[in-house]
Order: sequence, then structure tokens, then C-alpha cells
Amino acid sequence: MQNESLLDVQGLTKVYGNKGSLFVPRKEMLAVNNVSFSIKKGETFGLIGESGSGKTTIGRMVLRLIEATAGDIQYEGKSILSMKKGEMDKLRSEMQIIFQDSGSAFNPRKTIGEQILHPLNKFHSNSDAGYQYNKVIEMLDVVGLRADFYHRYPHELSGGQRQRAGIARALIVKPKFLVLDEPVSALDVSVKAQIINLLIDLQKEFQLTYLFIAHNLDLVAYFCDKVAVLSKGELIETAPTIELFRKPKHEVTQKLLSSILTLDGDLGEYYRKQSAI
Ligand SMILES: Nc1ncnc2c1ncn2[C@@H]1O[C@H](COP(=O)(O)OP(=O)(O)OP(=O)(O)O)[C@@H](O)[C@H]1O
Repeated sequence: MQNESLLDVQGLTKVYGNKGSLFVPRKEMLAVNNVSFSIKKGETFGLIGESGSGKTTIGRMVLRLIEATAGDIQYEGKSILSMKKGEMDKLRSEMQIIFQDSGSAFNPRKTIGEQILHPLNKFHSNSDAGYQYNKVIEMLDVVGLRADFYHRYPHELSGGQRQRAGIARALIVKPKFLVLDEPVSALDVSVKAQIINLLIDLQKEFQLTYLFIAHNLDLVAYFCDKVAVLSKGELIETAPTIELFRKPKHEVTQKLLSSILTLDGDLGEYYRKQSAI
């Protein structure tokens, strides 16, 4: 399954700017510059770079949450940038996003169950209440939450539980491709590992393809098949994970690697082994 390409990004560029006016001078900012990469079906592709390097901007352009200034994005061989609204709407259920702080993405006044259900109502037309309730319970189970979480409110959940609920909300519409935008950065180390393991299990169960966005290489060796390193809006290095750990070509990558090699405990040991292969 891993030989077929799901996503092909070519020369992707984003310039942010205001239009300017009589009193405010026009200002432009090149956030992403001519970035190209491909993600195969079933693969986990890591996009790594320091704060402000353009990772989130790329993730949002890929989902067409913001428009690209230049370049092309092909999903299953079709250019999504030229898709009309109707066609794009259909595709939206296939492509979902998980944020760093899923807590803030939940409405504090609605129950977790109602909110997991929301995308199903948007994309699928079966409005039978029993069917919908069962679907949410099934999704809660898939992410390791008990059925009684249906009636809880977001503030009653821990960070890890909220992230599980966020994953359930994304998965209920049966996506094929998930952008994971720093999905575990806000969580404690032990919870981090649980969520990453859950994502690995779900990938196998539902044949998912991931674009994993992170600002360092901490989890990459464990989680990603391939890694692209971004610096100041440009991709400076792309390689299979093992290759990148063995022979980082770029100075920025070397620095990112040396910072994780000083980690304590099992995780540090794991990285040291990876880099010694
Ligand atoms: N809406 C916007 N308008 C203007 N500039 C923006 C906008 N969004 C992002 N930028 C700028 O674009 C650059 C890339 O931002 P982006 O958020 O994509 O980086 P990032 O690598 O995801 O950073 P972080 O890890 O901090 O989230 C930054 O310099 C940022 O200030």
C-alpha cells in the first residue's frame, strides 16, 4: 500500500500580507518558499522545524484552510487548488486535522458526544438519532474512552482525554488523511506516549496517512517513516527517518538531533540507538 502516492506538493509558496492603504504601508512576508514533498498512502510524514518556520502554514494550505500563493497540491493525483467548492467539500471529510490544544477547539457549553457527532451531521446524511448515538459511542471506544464520556463537558476531561475525543471527532467521518499539528506538544511525557501509540494503532486499523507537524525530532524516530526539515520557510532536507538519523546532511538537522541525544531515560537511550545504527 505504501507505494502509491496520496499527496504531492509541488513548489508550494505562501506570502502573507496586508493590502496596504493610504495610511498603512503594504507589507509582505514570505512564510513558505517553494516547498515540494510527497506522502505515500499509509505513511507517516514528519514536517519538522523551529517556531515560525512555516509548518502550520503548510498544513493549512494542504487542507485548503488557507489559500496558497503559488504551487500545486495533488491529492490522489487531482489538483486540489483548482477544485470547485462542491468538489472540495466532498474531499473535506477525507482530510482532517488534529490540533495541539484540542481543548480550545471544543465548545465549552456542548457535551463531548454532541461535538464528536457534529462533523458526521455535516458530511453524512443519516440523521437517525439511534444510529448517530451508537456511532459516537463506537468512536469513543475506538479512542479508548468509555461511553459515559458522551455526556461530559470539555472541562471535565484531562488534556489526554480531550485529545482522544478530538481524534474521535476527526475519525467519525472516516478520513484517509490526517494533519497532526503538534498533537502531543501540550501533554505530559507519559500521556504523549499513550496518544502516539493510539495514533499508530489507529493508522493500522483505518489505513490512515499522517502529516505529523512538530518543532523538534523527539518523537520522529518512533513515529515517522520519512522526515522533512523546514527552516525559514524552506525545506532543507527530506529523508527516510533512519537515514536522517544516521547521516543528517544539514547543520540545522544536526543541531536538532544533538539536542535530543542529550535526553535522559529510555527515550534518550532510544534515540542514541537510532543514531548509532
Ligand atoms: N495570518 C498570518 N499573517 C501574517 N503572517 C503570518 C500569519 N500566519 C503566520 N504568519 C507568519 O508566517 C511564518 C510562519 O508561521 P507558521 O505558523 O506557519 O510557522 P510554524 O512553523 O507553524 O510555527 P509554530 O511552531 O510557532 O506554530 C511566521 O513568521 C508567522 O509569523
